Amino acid sequence: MSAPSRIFAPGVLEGQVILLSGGGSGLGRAATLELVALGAHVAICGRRIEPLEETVALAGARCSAHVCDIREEQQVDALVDDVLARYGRIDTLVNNAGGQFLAPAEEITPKGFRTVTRLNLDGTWLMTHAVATKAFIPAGDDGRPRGGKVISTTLSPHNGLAGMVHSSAARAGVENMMRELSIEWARFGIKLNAIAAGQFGTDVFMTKYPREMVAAAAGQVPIQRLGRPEEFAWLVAYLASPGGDFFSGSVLTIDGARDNHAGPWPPAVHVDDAGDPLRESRRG
Ligand SMILES: CCC/C=C/C(=O)SCCNC(=O)CCNC(=O)[C@H](O)C(C)(C)COP(=O)([O-])OP(=O)([O-])OC[C@H]1O[C@@H](n2cnc3c(N)ncnc32)[C@H](O)[C@@H]1OP(=O)([O-])[O-]
Ligand SMILES: NC(=O)C1=CN([C@@H]2O[C@H](COP(=O)(O)OP(=O)(O)OC[C@H]3O[C@@H](n4cnc5c(N)ncnc54)[C@H](OP(=O)(O)O)[C@@H]3O)[C@@H](O)[C@H]2O)C=CC1
Repeated sequence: MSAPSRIFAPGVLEGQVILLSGGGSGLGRAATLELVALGAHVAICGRRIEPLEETVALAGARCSAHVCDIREEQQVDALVDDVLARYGRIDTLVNNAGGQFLAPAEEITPKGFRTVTRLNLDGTWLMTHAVATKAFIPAGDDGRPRGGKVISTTLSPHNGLAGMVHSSAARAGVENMMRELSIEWARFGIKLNAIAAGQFGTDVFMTKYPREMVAAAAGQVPIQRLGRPEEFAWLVAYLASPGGDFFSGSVLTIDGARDNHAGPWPPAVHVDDAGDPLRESRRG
């Protein structure tokens, strides 16, 4: 059973059905545990069943595991049909599955570029389109579109992701997809937002990338630490809750200020002999 939330009232998501991709690890698992603790039913998907089942074991009976590769249209259709058959509705879609590899742009092959854009951009589109057309746009008991929420995770692409041109392009595409659809699908009561995440100390982040890069990561964040998975989970829960009802078309950056400046302030080239930030002397 999920531990009670440290932030939100228990039951704030009671009755909600949430579909979340990539729930078998890292940020997706943390979000699943928080959403279940708040009363939601959460269907999680990923390519491998084992990590999904581990999350279910931690979350309890209100969580279910579904194998699905979000890049495959037929698998995505079958997933959304399964979740609707099981729970009867979907209130919120969390697009969290994603990722990339680190490589100099000139070394990335067409296949490598397509692999990453297909996962992050096409996969997010397939999931969003399937949930919208099958669960959000069809009429409910009152004869009006049911509506719903879409929350899409990106790795903040706002200043360019050096060494990740494929992901940089795909994540910017996801953010603009959310903005665009927030206009077109407002008439169906669908609200869409993106969470632009900075760097979080998940198992995969700590182990997948070159050791030097990981070791330097916290030092590149102005507040001098990595994000904690529960901090991401709380933002997802807030957006899914009534507190998030007037957010649509927004990109919420959660990164300890890394988008604004890579490193502590002041940097070594910006200090005087005493180590204080440089300042301009007053004129006259
Ligand atoms: C860092 C900032 C903060 C943290 C952010 C995070 O997101 S943390 C969380 C991060 N979490 C994740 O990223 C989790 C999800 N990520 C993944 O599943 C993989 O990283 C994936 C996105 C590559 C997809 O995997 P897949 O099984 O679908 O694909 P595949 O393996 O079969 O490769 C297909 C093609 O891609 C190419 N290529 C691949 N690797 C390299 C490379 N190192 N070098 C060069 N090229 C590479 C190559 O062309 C290859 O074809 P080939 O040459 O073999 O014919
Ligand atoms: N950790 C960080 O610092 C940051 C992470 N992010 C992003 O947040 C998300 C979660 O990151 P994190 O938890 O660290 O990473 P993980 O690698 O732990 O999580 C990625 C999840 O997505 C699933 N997944 C990958 N490919 C597919 C696919 N084709 N279809 C379905 N599911 C898939 C994986 O499961 P499986 O392999 O079984 O399919 C896995 O559970 C990712 O999009 C990541 O890029 C963004 C900013 C920073």
